[in-house]
Amino acid sequence: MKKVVILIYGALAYIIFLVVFLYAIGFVGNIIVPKSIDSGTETTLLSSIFINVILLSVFALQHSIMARPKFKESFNSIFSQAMERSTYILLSSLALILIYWQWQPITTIVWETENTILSSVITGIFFLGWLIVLLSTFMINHFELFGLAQIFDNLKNKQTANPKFQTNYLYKIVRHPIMLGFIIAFWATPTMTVGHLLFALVTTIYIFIAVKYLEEKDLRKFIGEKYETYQKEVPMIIPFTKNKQKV
Ligand SMILES: C[S@@+](CC[C@H](N)C(=O)[O-])C[C@H]1O[C@@H](n2cnc3c(N)ncnc32)[C@H](O)[C@@H]1O
Repeated sequence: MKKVVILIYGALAYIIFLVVFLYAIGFVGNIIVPKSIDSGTETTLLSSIFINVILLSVFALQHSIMARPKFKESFNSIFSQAMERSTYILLSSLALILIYWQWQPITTIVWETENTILSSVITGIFFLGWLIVLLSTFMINHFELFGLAQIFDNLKNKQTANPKFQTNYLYKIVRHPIMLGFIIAFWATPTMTVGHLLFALVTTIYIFIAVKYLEEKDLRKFIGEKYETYQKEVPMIIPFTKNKQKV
């Protein structure tokens, strides 16, 4: 019975996450969704910046704290380990919903292209960024990353194996293609407003800090020398910034 409840919990968390993830494309790209990064009533500049930075910090804190091995250990000592990743994506989704809901638009334009071809190319790059994110999750293990493998293995009384250390496909070009995809999607816009720029800047700074000082620290600890070699040979986020050698 408990395993079925965990299965339903994980499946629901995954569905919510998928919807929230799709909404993110509309939110950042100002397409289809009712509330996007540049829509809504504008208030004063300072209070908008303050609220938006707080919203992004809530997401960053939730993400960073819950991804730490120590937090996972504590979680697993209280709840079923099979629920850990589902809980992570569920709370990430809630933090994102809070951003969508409370985001304060600042619509002063920083850059804008009136050339329709250039605008289409930039929009194409925006979608390419999201595609890179999605494809990269499959290159690690999409189903483990989003908790589905854990809830199904739990049903079969099996322990889910950690994803294999991936150095192929996009992971041959950069060590963090998912983050590269997000950065591309956040910056590639034909019309950049001050609000969108704030979003892109804060998230990019957060990504670099989280990857360098948190995620890679854990990866070096768990994978060891192989990860250190990988770090020497493959650039972190910006492609082609290292001399290419075989890993
Ligand atoms: C949301 S994913 C982001 C992965 C990576 N930072 C990226 O941008 O593509 C985070 C999980 O991926 C795992 N991970 C990071 N690099 C990996 C690799 N090269 N192979 C397998 N797992 C990896 C981390 O241990 C972490 O559990």
